[in-house]
Amino acid sequence: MGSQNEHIVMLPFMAHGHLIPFLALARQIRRRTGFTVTIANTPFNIQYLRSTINSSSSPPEPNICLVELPFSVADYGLPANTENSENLPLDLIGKFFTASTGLKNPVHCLLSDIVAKEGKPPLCVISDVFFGWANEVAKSVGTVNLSFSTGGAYGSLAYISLWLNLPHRQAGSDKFHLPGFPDSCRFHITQLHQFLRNADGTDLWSKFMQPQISLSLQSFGFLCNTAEEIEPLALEWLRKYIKLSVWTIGPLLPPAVLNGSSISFSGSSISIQRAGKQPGISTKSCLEWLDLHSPGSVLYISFGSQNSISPSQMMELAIGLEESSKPFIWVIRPPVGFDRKAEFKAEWLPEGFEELINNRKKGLLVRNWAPQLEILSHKSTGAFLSHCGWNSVLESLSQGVPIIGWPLAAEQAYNSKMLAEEMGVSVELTRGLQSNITWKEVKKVVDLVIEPKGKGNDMRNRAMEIRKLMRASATEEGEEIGSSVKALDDLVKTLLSRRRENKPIA
Ligand SMILES: O=c1ccn([C@@H]2O[C@H](COP(=O)(O)OP(=O)(O)O[C@H]3O[C@H](CO)[C@@H](O)[C@H](O)[C@H]3O)[C@@H](O)[C@H]2O)c(=O)[nH]1
Repeated sequence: MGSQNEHIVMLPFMAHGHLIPFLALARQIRRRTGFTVTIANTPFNIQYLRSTINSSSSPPEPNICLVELPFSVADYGLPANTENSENLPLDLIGKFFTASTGLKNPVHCLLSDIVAKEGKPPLCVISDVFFGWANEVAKSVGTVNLSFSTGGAYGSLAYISLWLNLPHRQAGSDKFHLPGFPDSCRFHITQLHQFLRNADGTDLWSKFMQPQISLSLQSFGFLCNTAEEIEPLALEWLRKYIKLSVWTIGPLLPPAVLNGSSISFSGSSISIQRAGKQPGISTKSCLEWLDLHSPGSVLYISFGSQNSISPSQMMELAIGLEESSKPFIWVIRPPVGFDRKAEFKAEWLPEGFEELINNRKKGLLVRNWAPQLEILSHKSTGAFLSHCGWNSVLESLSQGVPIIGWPLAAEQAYNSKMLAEEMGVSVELTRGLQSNITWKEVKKVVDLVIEPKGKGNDMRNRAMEIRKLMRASATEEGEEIGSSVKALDDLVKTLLSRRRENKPIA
């Protein structure tokens, strides 16, 4: 479509949960338009993207340009090897977000170089919703910025509105109304991460979030990793609240995942690898273990790329899993309060736990990182105990796998609320790090959801319906082009006609 020599520059936030959908969008734009796409980021994250592209490109795909921006964590008082939020202790995350504004000047240099070399500015910049500063930089070289939320519509709206309004500060009770949502919808204080709960407009977090989100909302438009069909109401509320054109270009997942061809193991990885780290287990052994179990019987447990639970919660979860009759795969990390990169210690689990589950082929513990997409698309996987990070949500639903929610941070609690209340594909087990979850509750919910009848079955049927909608929205060929593919085509058309109407930059 359109002119082949256009260039789009993309600026993801430095976290796996953001880099992964940005890369998927870059691939989608390349496939659909043939434009040059550049992803710019700090050296560590660019290396990660490079290794991901190299390990998963089968068959090889057209190039995506990767540009390293100069960025030194030491300049911001951050320890070495902390260019990605994954490696940071909780108390440094706020500082890390603030440090990300240091990318503004290097991005300005990059865009100016492109203008000098190509004789025109890039068609647009697509920047993370946390990079509101990108608006001004894009304008300064004569192009527009689109703000990309890697979350869904409901979660993004809740997150944006909470930071901009801090409604819980004025609420007389633990329940409160959130601007942008219907009057009947109430949020609860326990759905707010401690950073947000403590925010009052003067703290480090508010000082970063409020201006960056406000600036993002002055962009040319807003991109959301969702589809019209799966979040129709939330999209209506989002559009009304942010008063920007919203293009729904999701679900951003590998085509093999959406067309079902990933179900059998082909030898090449469809899951994203983690920078500089070996996965905790080979994909092959994981899938062989799943082959031992009957269809829909296995629970998969993972808290995403950067979250973990507390030591006491980890114990209760382990006992609950052992007591439940269902087999499980658990991606296990040091609990909160311990070095994220520490070797796993047996004492974090009940005595003899690992041997017991190994002997009975009852469970598989995977250290740090698992081939999530392959696990979710295996027929034995029956439910996903998840922190409700949006990528995990989309990956699970794209395979018709219902969710047991345990939201921990960011917008995860709003995703969890929407999945349970609006979509009917999930039940929330607990939320946050403070909850006193008991093994009995774990066992009860796991058994309920994996069960092939009753509520578990209803959730599975709903998840299968969502899977169908997601797949339809992403259909790229044939008569019925999906809504998300149409949205991307429409975005490109809009940008090209804006370019034609404007005088070229002298
Ligand atoms: O063992 C693992 C763990 C994770 N993943 C992948 O890593 C990604 C994790 O993304 P997500 O589920 O969204 O979780 P986070 O990494 O926590 O994502 C951050 O970014 C998301 C998108 O903005 C937000 O929804 C979350 O709240 C925020 O924490 C997914 O693609 C997973 O498939 C693996 O492949 N193997």
